[in-house]
Amino acid sequence: MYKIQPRLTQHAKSLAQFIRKSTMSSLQSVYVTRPDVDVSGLDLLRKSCNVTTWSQSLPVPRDELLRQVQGKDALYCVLTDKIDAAVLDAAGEKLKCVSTMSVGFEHIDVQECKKRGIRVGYTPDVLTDATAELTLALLLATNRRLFEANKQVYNGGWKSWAPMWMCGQGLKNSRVGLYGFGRIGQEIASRILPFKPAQITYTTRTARPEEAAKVNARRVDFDEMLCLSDFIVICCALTPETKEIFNAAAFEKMKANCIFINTSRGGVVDQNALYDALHSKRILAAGLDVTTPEPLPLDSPLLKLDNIVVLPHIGSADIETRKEMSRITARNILAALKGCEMEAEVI
Ligand SMILES: O=C(O)[C@H](O)CO
Repeated sequence: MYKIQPRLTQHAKSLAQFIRKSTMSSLQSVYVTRPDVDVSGLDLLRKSCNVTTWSQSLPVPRDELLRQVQGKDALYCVLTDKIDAAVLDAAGEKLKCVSTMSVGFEHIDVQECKKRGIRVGYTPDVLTDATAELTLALLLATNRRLFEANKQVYNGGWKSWAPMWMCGQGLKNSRVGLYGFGRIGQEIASRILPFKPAQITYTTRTARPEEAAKVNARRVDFDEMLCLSDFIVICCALTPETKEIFNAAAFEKMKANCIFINTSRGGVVDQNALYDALHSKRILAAGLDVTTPEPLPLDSPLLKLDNIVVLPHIGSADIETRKEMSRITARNILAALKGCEMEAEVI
């Protein structure tokens, strides 16, 4: 018995070693395209996967992505990464999941993923409040000319209080048109309501009467929204149908006092047409959190205008929101690798 014991111990040791080795070799591998996604998400992945990340806080160069994705089981990406057939080819047959830390997924060729049985995760809902809040902040900064006024404090333009100086256009008694009435659109509407607009309208493919009743909103067609709104707020997804839907013809129909706010995607707007509409004072002002391209080049004519506020795509940039987006992206990957239901899957 005493002689056997050491042999058993030896056996147990090698068995443990074997298990450890085989577990390690079967660890699935994930490539993360940014090193600075919140660590709570990365830690979730590191518990059961081999995780490698791009090293810089800038988009991973295309050739590096194509190299790093090879042989990976999952890809954790963000909206600046174009995930197309070439990336999927480079990844090879092991790739089971692409998970984006964003609600928008137009940077991913979903059809191509589906064709190959690769599941696609995203992060809806979690960023709805943050994005609605930022939309209101941008709207108020634009209609009350906050940045223009703030500059005057520093450049000596503030000579005295003056009766009509730096006046903007209030939301009260105005007509607000929302283009898109999904989760974010509805939250924007509920935040606009306390400012006492005369009417909130929305333009969508789906009627959504119950959601509309909650914020006293009325569904109108695209033309009515364009022709009658004092504020137009874009909160739709970028799809082939919405691409550059706000073009010269659309701006031509808007009221001269119209304020145009976009926190969805730059691609829904023909930016040259927007420039012309602002420059010629065809419309009053615009507030953009999204542009084409991003970042907007410093020599963009838009940046020379006084009647525009441009933000650097910070709709969901609220600390807790971004942390939870990181965790959801990770949990989507873990679920897909286990073959379980994902928290949010593009289907
Ligand atoms: O699509 C998204 O998630 C936003 O644009 C950035 O968070």
